[in-house]
Amino acid sequence: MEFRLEDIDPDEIERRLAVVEPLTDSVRGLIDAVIRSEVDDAVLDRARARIDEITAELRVHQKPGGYGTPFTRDLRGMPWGNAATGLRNPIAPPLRPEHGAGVSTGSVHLGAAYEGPGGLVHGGVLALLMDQLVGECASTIVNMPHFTGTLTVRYLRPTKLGRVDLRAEVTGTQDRKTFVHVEVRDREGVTADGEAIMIRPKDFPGRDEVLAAIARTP
Ligand SMILES: CCCCC/C=C\C/C=C\C/C=C\C/C=C\CCCC(=O)SCCNC(=O)CCNC(=O)[C@H](O)C(C)(C)COP(=O)(O)OP(=O)(O)OC[C@H]1O[C@@H](n2cnc3c(N)ncnc32)[C@H](O)[C@@H]1OP(=O)(O)O
Repeated sequence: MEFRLEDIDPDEIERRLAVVEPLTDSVRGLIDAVIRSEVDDAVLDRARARIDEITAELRVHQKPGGYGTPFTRDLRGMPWGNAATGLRNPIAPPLRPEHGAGVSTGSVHLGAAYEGPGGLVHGGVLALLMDQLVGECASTIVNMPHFTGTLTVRYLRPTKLGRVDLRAEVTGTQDRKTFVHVEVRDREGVTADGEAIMIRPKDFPGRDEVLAAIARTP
């Protein structure tokens, strides 16, 4: 994990999101349409050609590697490429976690793009969402990013596609370790739970630079 300062104010964040969130939503719609479409092959071929054209247009100017997690001076993180929460990532459902005192929650709608067994959510997708939520839960209580050391998941019964709710709760801390319990529910109740050992790494590349830049803020 690397810290990078992106010196923008809340208005600029909102301006950027107002452009990219609708784009990301449109691509989510496209993904769903590609999976479920029953149109003729000729229509699919035409769609591919048009999509390739748009992709080429977007690739004219790109970041190298991933999107990363830039931070503003007030330590607002912008992990917009994140696989679970990324506001620019059409693969992310997206999960939008909310944080209370040692408790984090989030709800998502999981459609055809997240299917494992027919009509059911892929177990790896549930693990992804749990991993993200336990990560944010541990990180927000001490206001310092934590990595997942161990995440043990129990799949108790199949999870139906549709609305899924998650809840994570810190159960203890010990030095750099934070222990988190997490539960997943579909519309019929709890379908999976997990225990995570989250670890605050000793060091983060770039952290000192970000904190120094923040300290210089007038
Ligand atoms: C500028 C300031 C900004 C502030 C920002 C504030 C808030 C941010 C808020 C939220 C957003 C931030 C982050 C959350 C977002 C997303 C979460 C996604 C979650 C993930 O997707 S994250 C990717 C998957 N994750 C990895 O990629 C980890 C790879 N791995 C490593 O990076 C190392 O492996 C590490 C760091 C885990 C440990 O390294 P280390 O060197 O620190 O460990 P060390 O040996 O010192 O052990 C210390 C104690 O942890 C125990 N221990 C060690 N390893 C363990 C393990 N695996 N399981 C259980 N316990 C373990 C030892 O047994 C010992 O315990 P004891 O002290 O009791 O003996």
